[in-house]
Amino acid sequence: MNKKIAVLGAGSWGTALAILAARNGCQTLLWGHNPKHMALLTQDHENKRYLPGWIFPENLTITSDLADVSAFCNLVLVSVPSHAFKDTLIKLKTHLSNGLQIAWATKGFNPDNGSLLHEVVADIFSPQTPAALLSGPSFAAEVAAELPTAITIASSQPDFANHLADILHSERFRTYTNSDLIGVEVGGAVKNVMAIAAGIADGLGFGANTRAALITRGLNEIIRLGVKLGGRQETFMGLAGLGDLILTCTDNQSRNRRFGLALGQGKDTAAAIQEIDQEIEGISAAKETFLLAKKYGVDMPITEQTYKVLYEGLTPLAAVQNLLAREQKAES
Ligand SMILES: NC(=O)c1ccc[n+]([C@@H]2O[C@H](COP(=O)([O-])OP(=O)(O)OC[C@H]3O[C@@H](n4cnc5c(N)ncnc54)[C@H](O)[C@@H]3O)[C@@H](O)[C@H]2O)c1
Ligand SMILES: O=P(O)(O)OC[C@H](O)CO
Repeated sequence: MNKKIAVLGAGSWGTALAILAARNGCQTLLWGHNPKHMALLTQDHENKRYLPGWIFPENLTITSDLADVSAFCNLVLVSVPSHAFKDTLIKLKTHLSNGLQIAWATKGFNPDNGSLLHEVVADIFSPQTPAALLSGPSFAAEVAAELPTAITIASSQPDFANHLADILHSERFRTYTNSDLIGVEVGGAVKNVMAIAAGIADGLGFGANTRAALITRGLNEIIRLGVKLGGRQETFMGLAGLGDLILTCTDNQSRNRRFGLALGQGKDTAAAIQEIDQEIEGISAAKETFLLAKKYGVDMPITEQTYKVLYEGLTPLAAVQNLLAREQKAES
C-alpha cells in the first residue's frame, strides 16, 4: 500500500493514529506544534511525554514545520485539542488548500461559538472539501498496544470515508463508516461531559447503580441535543455514542473521568487539571453544551449541574443532590 497521510497533533491520540497508519504500511508524517517536543520525538523515536513505550515504525517521520505537510501529501488527519482546532486549520491553509482531503479525530466543539468542527472545516476551506470525522471508544494506549478497537468514520462523502477506512482499518482497529457527521460529532463531544459527571459521582462514593443511572440519562441528554442539531437518533446507539460513553464513563484511562473523580474526592478544578496534565475536553464541552442546550431549549440536567460545578462554584455534592431532588416523571 503506497499511501501517505499527515497526522497533525503529536499528543497521545495523534501519535497513536500515526503509529497505526505507519504499521498499516502508510508513509506517515506526524506534525506537532512544539519544535522542542518534536525534536525529542525525532531523537527518541517515541513520544515519551504522551505515549511512552511505543517505538515509531521506520515509515513514520516527525516534523514541527507545517510546510512539510504540503510537500508530503494532501491527506491530513487532525488530532489537536478542540481549543487548537481552528487555529491549526488556519495555519494549515497557508501551506495546503488545493486538493486537500481532511479528517479529524478531535472530540469537541468550536470554543468560539459552540459550532461543530465540520462547520469550522467548511468555513476555512470549503463545504466541498472531502471531510471526515474519526470517533468512537478508543483509548490511545490501547490502540498503540493493538488491543482490538472499533471506531466510526463519519462523512457526507462516502468515497472519502471508505478511503480513510482503507488506510486505517486493520484486524485490531476496525473502522465502520457512517454518513451522520453531526450525530458522531455530538456524541464524541458530549460524552466527555458525562464522563466528568460519572467521575464526580464515583469520587463522592456513590455506587454502580448511580453510575449506570448517569450513563443512561446522560445518553438521553446527548440524543436530545444531537437530534435537535440534526443528528440521527440511531447514531447515538452506536460506537460514537453509547460505545464511547460507556468507555469514558467507566474506565480510569479516561482523563475526563479521572478529572471528575478528583473533583468528587475534594480537589479543586485547578489542582485536578494539574494532576492530570493532559487535555480534558469535557471542561470546555460542558460550557459549550450547556450554552447549546439553552439556545435550543433542550433539557440537559446532568450537563447543567456539571457546568455549574465547573463554572459557578457549585459543590459536587450539591450538584448530585440537585439531580436527585428533581421531580418524579415518566421516563423519556
Ligand atoms: N487520548 C486519547 O485516548 C484520545 C482518543 C480519542 C480521541 N482523542 C481526542 O484527541 C484530541 C487530542 O487530544 P489528545 O488526547 O491527543 O491530548 P493530549 O493531552 O494527549 O495531547 C495534546 C496535544 O495537543 C498539543 N497542543 C496543545 N495546544 C496546541 C496548539 N495550540 N496547537 C497545536 N497543538 C497543541 C499538545 O502539544 C499535545 O501534543 C482531543 O480532542 C481528544 O478528545 C483522544
Ligand atoms: O481520556 P478521554 O476522557 O479524553 O477519552 C479518550 C477517548 O475519547 C476515549 O474514546
